[in-house]
Amino acid sequence: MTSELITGIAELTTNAGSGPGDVDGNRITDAALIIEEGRIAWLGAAVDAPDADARTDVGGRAVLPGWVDTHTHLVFAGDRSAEFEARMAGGRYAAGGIATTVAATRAASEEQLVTGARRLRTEALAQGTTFLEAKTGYALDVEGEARSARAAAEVADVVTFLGAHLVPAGVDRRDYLDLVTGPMLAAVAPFASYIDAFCEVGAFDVEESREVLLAGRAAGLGVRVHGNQLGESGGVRLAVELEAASVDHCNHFSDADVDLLAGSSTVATLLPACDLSTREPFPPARALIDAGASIALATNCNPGTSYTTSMAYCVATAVLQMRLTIAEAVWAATRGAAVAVGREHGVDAVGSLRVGGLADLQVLDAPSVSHLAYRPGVPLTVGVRQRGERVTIGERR
Ligand SMILES: N=CN[C@@H](CCC(=O)O)C(=O)O
Ligand SMILES: [Zn+2]
Repeated sequence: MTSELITGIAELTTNAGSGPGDVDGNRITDAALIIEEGRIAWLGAAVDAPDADARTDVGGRAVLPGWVDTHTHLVFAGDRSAEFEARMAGGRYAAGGIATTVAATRAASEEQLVTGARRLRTEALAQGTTFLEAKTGYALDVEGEARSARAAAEVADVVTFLGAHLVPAGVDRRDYLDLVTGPMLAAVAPFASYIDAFCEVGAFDVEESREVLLAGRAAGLGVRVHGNQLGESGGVRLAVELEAASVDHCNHFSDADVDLLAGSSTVATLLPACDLSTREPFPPARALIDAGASIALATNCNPGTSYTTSMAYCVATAVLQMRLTIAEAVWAATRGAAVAVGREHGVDAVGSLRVGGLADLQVLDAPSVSHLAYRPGVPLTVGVRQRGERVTIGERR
């Protein structure tokens, strides 16, 4: 058993405290930590550090938990840059664009889907994302969704079944709902932990979404919802009613929706990169936090609305545009996100650094996490450890 002492940590963000405002519980300055067998064996003030078999000096940099990205659609084929270009010239995003990706995904082999998803997973990992969720939802037939779920399970830590993404062209709505809640669910469930539905005009209404989500729950899956992205779709209310783990997007909100979420166990997962790419209004993040709701930040990496794997970009945008504090944004992208996938506590908890916990962490080429928003767009993550294993060289560039 080899132990490694990491020294030279100017600021260690553990996010092991009681909330983003718990500075003393979340942060140690002039810190050190010891990794052993993929886990944190010790952490604390550098002056108190015990000896270890090996030593790595990160040279006065900040260390924080790896990002926890709880909303991606990594399994797809094709490109939607023309649609993006048209949108930037004044068009509006609509759910129907999904059909373009469905056609390309159906035409791809499973190997091609795995290769594409792995490329994005690798890209995300190199930028500090040590835990990632991925959804199906771009095949929309039984064999294709099962293929997508297998591909997602190859590259992601958690898989979500999103058969209810769009009713495919030429298929009767009722027939499709029967397929999603019957044979498609049966084929995908062995690879998935969650079910999701796109509850939106142009996709599925509240009744249809409820039917799909309840079928998933009966099959043993947790519930997630794409809600209130393009209008007040009722997705937030449905998510709270079903005690969903998370309702994602949340761009169009009433005050009642804020109160509902604040009084629930459902996490509001905000997707700032998607909001910029679709030019939807940002969610009322401050109002949600001030009302006591739990929030998470995620990339929503997909070819239609948010083609980025950068959690750092989401954190910077959440601070600069959505008025989160640095501590709130970093928390929402790590420990807050862990809540949204049921991984906040326990031996395999993610999103925080604690003795005995997983050594999933990143090193910034900066003395503090405030640089994530202070120096937006700069690739600050120079070192990543996943389960203690070195992903990139982070020490002294
Ligand atoms: N909104 C629904 N699904 C994806 C986008 C799908 C697409 O346009 O390809 C999203 O989360 O934004
Ligand atoms: Zn999505």
